[in-house]
Amino acid sequence: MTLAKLAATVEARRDADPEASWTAKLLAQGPEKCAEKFGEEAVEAIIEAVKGDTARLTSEAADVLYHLLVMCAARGVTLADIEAELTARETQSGLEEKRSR
Ligand SMILES: N=c1c2ncn([C@@H]3O[C@H](COP(=O)(O)OP(=O)(O)OP(=O)(O)O)[C@@H](O)[C@H]3O)c2ncn1[C@@H]1O[C@H](COP(=O)(O)O)[C@@H](O)[C@H]1O
Repeated sequence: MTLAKLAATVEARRDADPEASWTAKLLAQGPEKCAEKFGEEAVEAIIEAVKGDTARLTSEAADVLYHLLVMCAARGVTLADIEAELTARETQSGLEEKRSR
């Protein structure tokens, strides 16, 4: 499953039945709820990263990516928007960017 395919699924679920789709259920509860859920999943991934369980970290990282897409979708931010932002940063190293602030 690519991120592009997952983002398309999230978008397609926007008008789905909240009883039949977790994505639809989350989106129906609004951007704040989506953000809260993303935060929970991020913390779970942090815990696994600190513990060093790579299988559980992989699983939690997948949850984080999915919930990031849902949170962004709730505010109308698409994967294409995020990719455009990453592309704009492509020629500048992170250290260079920090020095220029
Ligand atoms: N990638 C995911 C995905 N990752 C996590 N989740 C759901 O996110 C929910 C997280 O809820 P909880 O925090 O209660 O679960 P949890 O973190 O396991 O909770 P604890 O056991 O830790 O307390 C669970 O219901 C997971 O199934 C996901 N739900 C959907 N997707 C993708 O989205 C597609 C569409 O899903 P629906 O919208 O449900 O049709 C699916 O086909 C998948 O590709």
